[in-house]
Amino acid sequence: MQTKPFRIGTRGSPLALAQASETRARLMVAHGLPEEMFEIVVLSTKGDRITDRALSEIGGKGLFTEELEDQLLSGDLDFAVHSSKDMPTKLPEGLFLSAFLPREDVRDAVVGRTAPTLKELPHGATVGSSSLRRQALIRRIRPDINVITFRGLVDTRLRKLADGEVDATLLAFAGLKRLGKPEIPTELLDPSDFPPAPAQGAICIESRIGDTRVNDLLDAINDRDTFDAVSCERAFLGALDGSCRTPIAGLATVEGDAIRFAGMILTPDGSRWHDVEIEGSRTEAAVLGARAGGTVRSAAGSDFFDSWN
Ligand SMILES: NCc1[nH]cc(CCC(=O)O)c1CC(=O)O
Repeated sequence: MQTKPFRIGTRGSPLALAQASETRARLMVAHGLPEEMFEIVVLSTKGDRITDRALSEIGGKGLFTEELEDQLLSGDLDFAVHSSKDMPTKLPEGLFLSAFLPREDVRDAVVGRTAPTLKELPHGATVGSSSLRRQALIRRIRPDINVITFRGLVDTRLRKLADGEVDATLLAFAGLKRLGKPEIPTELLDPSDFPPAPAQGAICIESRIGDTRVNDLLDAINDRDTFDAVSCERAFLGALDGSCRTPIAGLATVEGDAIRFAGMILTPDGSRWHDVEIEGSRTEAAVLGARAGGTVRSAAGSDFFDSWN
């Protein structure tokens, strides 16, 4: 019987801490263990330290995970809790995504100051978002809107909004709910015309391949539906090799034994896009996602990607 606490790695942002606490709470219930059996270890990552530039400019994915992964590999941590959306499609050798918690609401939320909805914002309004996908999707619907890069913690963004720097901002509804702010959105965007990022709203746990003591512990809180849906979405992203400069959206939903996936790639100005819908058995979740990626890639042609890379 193990008596040393499990060491849970996380970033220190309020959202990351909420996600680590939720994971610990689920493990305590699933295994009837006391809180002292889980030590939450907070690490600062490059992504946390560099806040004045868009992530795609400073190297994109991996910026929020590197420090945590180094400590997983060295054995200083037993597992790490992440927003799946922030995870690179390729993980360091020896690590894997061992479990997913039940997914939160996948939708993007508008927080509007001068109007509640994207459609009602004044002509030429300014919207803050540093996500290439949100920027492109906003421009697709409202080419007149001026989208500006807007990074930082949720509270920082909401303060900038209140200060009048922008007319509106977009955030993941999942994050707002986890931070105890479900009342903040003025509009929730329908995934059929404003599709979320692959893996949005899903918390994942990363651990060492072959560490059966830890992986058996985590298996008890794994949500199969979320696991399959996010595997499909990440395979779509992987097939497009997410050069971080391409706006990519994708959402899979599981119904019984079936999985349905809808994905989209766009030009950053939102003037052109390609979408795909695919359905199949959930046992093939990753294969379907990769196939959907191949479909939009060939439909778009290489000049679609070359036009801004
Ligand atoms: N890149 C930041 C990030 N990573 C995960 C979330 C939200 C929570 C989630 O999607 O699980 C956010 C903030 C946002 O997009 O508003």
